[in-house]
Formats: sequence, structure tokens, C-alpha cells
Amino acid sequence: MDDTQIASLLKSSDLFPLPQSLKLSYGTAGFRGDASLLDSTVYRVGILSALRSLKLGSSTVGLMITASHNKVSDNGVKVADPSGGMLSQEWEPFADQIANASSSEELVWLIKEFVEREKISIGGVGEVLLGRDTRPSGYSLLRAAEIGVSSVLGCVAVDKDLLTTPLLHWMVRAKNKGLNASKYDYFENLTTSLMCLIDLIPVSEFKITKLVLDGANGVGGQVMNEFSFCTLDVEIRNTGFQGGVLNEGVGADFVQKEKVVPLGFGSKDDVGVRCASFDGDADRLVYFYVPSESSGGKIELLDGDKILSLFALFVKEQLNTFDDDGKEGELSRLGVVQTAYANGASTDYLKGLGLDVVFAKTGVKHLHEKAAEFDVGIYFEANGHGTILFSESFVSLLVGKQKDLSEGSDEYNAVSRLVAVSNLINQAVGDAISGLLLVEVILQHMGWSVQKWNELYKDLPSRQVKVEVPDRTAVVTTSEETEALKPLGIQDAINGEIKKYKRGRAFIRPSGTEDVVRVYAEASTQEDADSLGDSVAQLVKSFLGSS
Ligand SMILES: CC(=O)N[C@H]1[C@@H](OP(=O)(O)O)O[C@H](CO)[C@@H](O)[C@@H]1O
Ligand SMILES: [Mg+2]
Repeated sequence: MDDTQIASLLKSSDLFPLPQSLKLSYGTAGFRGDASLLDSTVYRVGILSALRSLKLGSSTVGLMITASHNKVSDNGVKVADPSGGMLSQEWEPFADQIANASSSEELVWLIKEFVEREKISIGGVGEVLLGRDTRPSGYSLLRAAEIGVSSVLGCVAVDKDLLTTPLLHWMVRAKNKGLNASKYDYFENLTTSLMCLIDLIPVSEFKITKLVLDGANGVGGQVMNEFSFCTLDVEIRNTGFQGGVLNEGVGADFVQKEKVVPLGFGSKDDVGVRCASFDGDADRLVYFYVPSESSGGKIELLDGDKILSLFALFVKEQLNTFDDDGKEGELSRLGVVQTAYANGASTDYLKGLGLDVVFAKTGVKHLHEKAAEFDVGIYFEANGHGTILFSESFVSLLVGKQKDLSEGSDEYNAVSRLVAVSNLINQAVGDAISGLLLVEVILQHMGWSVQKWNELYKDLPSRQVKVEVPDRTAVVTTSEETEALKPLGIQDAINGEIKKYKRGRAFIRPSGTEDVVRVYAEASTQEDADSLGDSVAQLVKSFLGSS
């Protein structure tokens, strides 16, 4: 690194001093915290993304300013790698180091050492696409990111303004593949593949029924609003245009964790209607319906596990159609990936379908990695974050097959559906918009209502509790996150509670996005799941103290 570069970094860094006592970790999904403290963090992640672009031969990188499901006063920042996936985990320690550097001098020293170690040639051309969600703090944080990127010589930041997280990831992936990568290209791609799947629906009568969407008062509802479907009937509520607060009583995280209707839903006209909910940056999707007028706001939830099951069933049906000539298994390997938060009933159901079910740690970066090991890998977190990955060689095989098969045959249609799904679904990262379109078209394909889909299996009652403690890092878990190694003795105490309940299962882990310890509990009745969840939460408080 030459003197000009060092001077450029020192000068810009002085604009963004690190607030006292801020200690950050890249966590489950990037840096998050109170937005008023994050200028220096976002500026520094701007530098990191520019270096990432240079390191990978001037590929385009993405930087998204969002705190997803967190409260509106929080914000955060995460990086999309050139593949469109999450930042390589190998760079996370560097991200942590620079985010916590206490002075401009220390920051520049860390960068210099890293640039030399990674053999990054400063002076090359680098490009970073910047996006933000609708949080009011996003605008000024984006300016900090811009300054960070452009303080690395030769690097430019391109402001993409308001975007969903998956749309930014999609743009990065498309750009690096040499494809058209604007928001309108994204819409066009969705429309073309959706129409293709609709044309392949086997039933003679294509019946459109209304879907009501909860946009979490965030960017997802707004982007959906821009995207007009001539073939679907979608009513969007909680767009944020009428003054609702982001994620407050609305959105996928609220709906999935509380299992009640979001604000603006639940009138008697909504009973039985198919509804969906996005989270704050539209990378999560859950469905729900109000079962009866007397349900008191309680909903039937169709979470990420149920979306995963629907997708797995559909993909398997297509694979079986052209893979049944005695060579089963030769053409494709379908696998599904879940986390410890997956409902036990969903895992039983998927295994019952004969599928390979693999478990990963919480956070899509972990699930994505495992799903990429299959020809077709489907991953979902229970909270609705997930997608389908198709290996490049499998897509080439499908396209080759399409040419050989006679048009209109069952095999041809099955292969064409899979090709269309590989185009519709956002393979960079889970995407609530493309996921919603795929659910809608599969329900049409099956001729199913949301109620019929819900009957695939019955969820085991579960309960999640957030416990505020003075130091959540005092909880250390095994790599599967299902057992706590620290504090010493807590796992034995948890096991003692679990034993008291039929089909009892419970675990704790420190959240990577909020300052809490999460408790998950499952049992054969809701009463038992609640009681197990509460007693484990009590154990957390007694071992760690409450804050
Ligand atoms: C139980 C739960 O829903 N955890 C979420 C949440 O992570 P935590 O580390 O649990 O805070 O946010 C992540 C990012 O959105 C998501 O990947 C993950 O599944
Ligand atoms: Mg999100």
C-alpha cells in the first residue's frame, strides 16, 4: 500500500470515529446494532467490500444496509460476494477486526497488513453495488459506505438506493455472469419464468384466488407494489406508505414467532384467506390464514418448513417423471437442509418422502453451503428464509434433455418446469418475492388451497422465548447448536426439564442478530411446549442472570 492510499484512508477514517465501548461481531448475518452507532462500521465495511472486489479480479460485490427483522431504530450492514452469496466466512475475522479498530491508525495498519497477506493489488478497478432498506437511518449510512468504498483507490460505489436484500444479491450475481442486472431485468426474469410455469400447469382451468400480503411496512411490500402481475391477484397491506412502523406488530418474524395475525389483518373477511408475510428486507416469507372468526387473532402458520416441504414435493414429482426409466438416482441427487429450529414433524415428513435431510447451523450462509453439495439442494430456516440451488451441471443436463424430448410429453414438461424453477427462484439467496411466486404456482399446479397445503403434516407445538442477559456470549454451544457446553451444568439442567415432557426437545443459543439468548422448545401439546420453554428460560436467567 503506497503513501497516497494510506493518506486517503487516514483522511476518510477521521470522519467516522468509533463510538466508545462499541464491540461488534459479523454474527449470523452481518453487523447489526443501534443505527446511531454504526457510521464507522458501515464506512469500514465499505472499505472491506472494495478490497473484496479487488481481490477477486475486479468482480462486482454488494453491500446491503439493513437490519432485517430488528426494530426500526437498529440498522446493519452485510456483504454479498461476487457469486451473489454471503461474504466468504474466511473474511469474517478481518471484518470483525476492522469494525472494532479503536483509531484511524490501527484501522489503516490492519488494512495494510491484510492487503499484503492477501496479495490484493491496490490501484486495480473495483466495483461495489450499494443498497438499503427503508430504515430512516439508511440514507446517511449509505453515504458512509460510499466514502469507505471510494477511499480505496480505483474503487467505485454504485448507489442502487432502496432495494430488498435478495434483489441486491441477484444483481451482483447477474452482473458477474455478464447478464443484464437492473431491477427491471429482475422483474422481467421473474415474469418470464412465472409465465412459463403457469403455461405448464396441467389442470385445464387456471383459477386465480386472492392472496393478501403483509409487507412488514418495509421495502418488500414497496418493491412488490412496483411489480405488477397480470396473472396473480395480490392485495398488499402494510406497505409503510400509510404510516405503520417497520416490523412493529407486522412482518414474517413477528408472525412466525408469535403465531398471531399482523396488524391490519384478522377482520371477518380475512377468515380462510391465503395470506403471506415478508420480513423487513424481504428475504423471509411465511404464509398463514385465520382459521375462524373466533380464533382471537391466532393463526394457522405455514412456515419455512412447510414451504420447504411444498418445494421438495414438487421438485421430487418432476424428477420422478423423467427419472423413472430404471435409472433412478443416476440423474439427480435431491437434498434438503434444515436447522435445529425446524419443527420435528417437518423433518419426519421430509424423511418419509425418502429425502436426504441434512442439518446446518443457524444462518443461511451455513445452509447455503450444504445445499450446494446436491444437484438440487433446497434449504429453509423455519422462519422462512431459504431457496433452491441447482448445480450448473444439472441445469446443463436439463437443458440438453429438453432438446431431446418430444415437446408436450410428460417428461418434457417435467424437465421444462425444473428449468423454469431454476430461473424463477433466486439462487443467490432466499428471496421472499420469488419464493412467493413459486408457492403460488405450485399451489395452482397441485390444485391446492392453503388449507390443503397445511395438511401435509401437523406441526408439533413449539415455543420460542428471547431472554435478555448481561452477556449472551457466556452461552457456548456444540457445532450443531443443540447442546450448550457453557455455562457449565446448564445442559444437564435443560435435559432434566426435557425429560419431563412427551416428545420434548429444547435448546438454547446466543442470537447472532439481537442481544438475547434464544430458547426453543417443542413438545406434544402446546401447554407442554410453553411450559418447557418457560422453564428453560428460567434456567438461562438463573445461570446467566437477567439484565
Ligand atoms: C431463530 C431465528 O429465527 N434466527 C434467525 C436470526 O438469527 P439469530 O442468530 O438467531 O438472531 O436472524 C438470522 C438472520 O436473518 C436468521 O438467519 C436466523 O434464522
Ligand atoms: Mg431478513
